[in-house]
Amino acid sequence: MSAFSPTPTPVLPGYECQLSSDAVAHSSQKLDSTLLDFSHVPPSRLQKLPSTLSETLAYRCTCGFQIIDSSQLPPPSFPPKSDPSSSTHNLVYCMRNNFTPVSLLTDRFPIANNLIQKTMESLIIALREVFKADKEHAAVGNLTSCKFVSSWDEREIFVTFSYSDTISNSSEWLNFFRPLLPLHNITSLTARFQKQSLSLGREIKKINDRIVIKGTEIIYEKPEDAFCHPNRETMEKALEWLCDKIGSVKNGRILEMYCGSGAHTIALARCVEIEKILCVEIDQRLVDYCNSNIVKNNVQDKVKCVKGDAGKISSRLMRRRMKGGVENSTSPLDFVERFNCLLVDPPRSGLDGSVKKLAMSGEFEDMFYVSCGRSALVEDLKVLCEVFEVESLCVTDLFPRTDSVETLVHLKKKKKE
Ligand SMILES: C[S@@+](CC[C@H](N)C(=O)[O-])C[C@H]1O[C@@H](n2cnc3c(N)ncnc32)[C@H](O)[C@@H]1O
Repeated sequence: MSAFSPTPTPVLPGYECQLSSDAVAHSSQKLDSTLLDFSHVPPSRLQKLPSTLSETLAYRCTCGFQIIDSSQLPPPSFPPKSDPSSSTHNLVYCMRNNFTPVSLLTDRFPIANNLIQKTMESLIIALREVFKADKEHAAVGNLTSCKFVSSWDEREIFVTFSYSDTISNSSEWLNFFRPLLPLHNITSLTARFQKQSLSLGREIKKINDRIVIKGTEIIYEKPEDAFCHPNRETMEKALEWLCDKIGSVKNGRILEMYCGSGAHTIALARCVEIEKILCVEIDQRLVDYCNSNIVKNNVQDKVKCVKGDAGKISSRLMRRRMKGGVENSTSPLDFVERFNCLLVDPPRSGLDGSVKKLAMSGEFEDMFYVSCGRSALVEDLKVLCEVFEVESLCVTDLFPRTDSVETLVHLKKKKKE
């Protein structure tokens, strides 16, 4: 246990639903409120998957905190007056709330997954000890914040500490942290300062991960510092929903836009009977990881990933279709002659205009839209529903205890009157 005794009620700065509130009701209510945006859809086509109580805790795979000397914090948040063991100077985890750092009042952020919680606690205890002895020690002098990223399966954890100034005594930093890696099972530990870094553990910041979807184990490699789904349970729910629905598409020839490192792509190729997937991603690093995941999961006969801007690729595809195809083409765009299904998981801002035009070109009988951007989805659907109708729509709790929702939509091309 920590030598420092926190108060019994941790705070969740910036979260709408605190630990003392009814998180299950909060989850259900926010999903109901999201469904109000789709009141034009027949209720039988709407579904909500609210979080259970356990799903509202210990779910986040990525977390960042400031690390602050408690004596620098504005009263009365810290140190708790009722806690006789707390000294004036103590390193504590904080998060910003309206630009003000707020102590978590705990060494284990209850929303972070269990591996992150355990690592947070071990490291802050070690840091406090050295801070007590020497505030200028390389490990704690100028230390401002830290970031934890864990794999979904909670077997690997990457920790990054940020410092506001150069670490001049790098051997002191390395000697302090080196024994902590094997002791606490930390995969990789990095210090960042002034555009430089020091690192221990795995050199390539690649997370090895796996999830089980419908009894099939899928393995993933992903970069530690790029977008990846932060909530394993919501991710699994979304993947199972997608696999069920896309499984109902006959001879699925799927064009997937915004594929990242292939979180959806690989699960679909492994778990669903489909013919082909061509997936598109703008970030070369994610394309490389996606290609590696395609090979690792042995789905290279069905899946190809290309680097490109979803909007530009959509325009190119439409031009090709107008020309009637390109003879003897080796372009990945001609990987399948015609697609019948479009899958998109765009950034919060929604779909590029050209992607919408392509979606509405008539090529796709089915379209699947994964959205974390509530208002962009509503706007995009207004346009898409000129050609499609909502076959089913499911809302899931992306970040329990916050207002974030992930919406999954299956659109079907309207039948000609
Ligand atoms: C919400 S993430 C979805 C990633 C992936 N489906 C997953 O679940 O891991 C959106 C992805 O779109 C990519 N992206 C953003 N703008 C893009 C564009 N114009 N063209 C293609 N990809 C883009 C981002 O790099 C990111 O990987």
